[in-house]
Amino acid sequence: MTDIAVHLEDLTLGYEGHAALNAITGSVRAGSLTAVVGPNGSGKSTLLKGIAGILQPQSGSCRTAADARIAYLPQISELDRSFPANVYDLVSLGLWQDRGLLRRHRREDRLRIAEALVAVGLAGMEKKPLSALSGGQFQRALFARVMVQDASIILLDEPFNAIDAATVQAMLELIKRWHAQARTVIVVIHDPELVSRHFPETLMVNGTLVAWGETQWVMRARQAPPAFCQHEPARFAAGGR
Ligand SMILES: Nc1ncnc2c1ncn2[C@@H]1O[C@H](COP(=O)(O)OP(=O)(O)OP(=O)(O)O)[C@@H](O)[C@H]1O
Repeated sequence: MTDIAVHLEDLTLGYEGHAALNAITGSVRAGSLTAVVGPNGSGKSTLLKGIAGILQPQSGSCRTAADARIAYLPQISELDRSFPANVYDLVSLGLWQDRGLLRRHRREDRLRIAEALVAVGLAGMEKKPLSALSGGQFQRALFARVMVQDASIILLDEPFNAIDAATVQAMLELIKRWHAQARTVIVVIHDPELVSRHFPETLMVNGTLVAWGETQWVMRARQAPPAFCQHEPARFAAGGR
């Protein structure tokens, strides 16, 4: 698994006995930046939950390296912002794997949180309650939490939904920074233009795998008749994705 971050083997995921995503096989290269695309209800969020380990396979398997650290950011709409916490509290949750939830933070922890807040443009807003943040500010705080987690695999579910253009740009920069740091980043995203411009690899689903490969290839394959090859042929032949 050294050059593979996530391997899916005939993976089927779903809810209460119903499959939402069927029989997916393939690998995500370590250090790659992948967009997950598909229509509403096609199983994109389900796939991320499966990789995050929140949803157990109905059949098949999803494997990550034993020492992988996974950061998972659900859709913002799934999160409760009325929770009585401030920005600092939220970002510091990123430390729980290292420090537990109730430990006092050390100086280096406070520094890590402060650096993350600067990186997302929220320096000075530590004490602001979550309920007082705009959608964009809340998303920035969530990205800061991901930074603090220092994960090798980062899963983001529709991070650009309902946020302002400046925040989209700032979050894209962070994603590119994580990619440059050789982290594996997988992002559910709807906007095809953002996918084409910023994501080298794309995984397209619609209840099952539709196409998986270099983004330009997947975008062309999308136009092809339904019986096209699911994996980009050159890469597949060269030993998998
Ligand atoms: N908790 C759940 N319980 C039962 N069914 C669910 C649950 N979550 C999702 N589903 C169903 O699983 C299928 C895939 O949903 P999923 O949220 O993965 O799609 P998606 O591609 O992320 O959609 P969207 O783009 O609208 O967010 C849908 O039919 C959905 O109704």
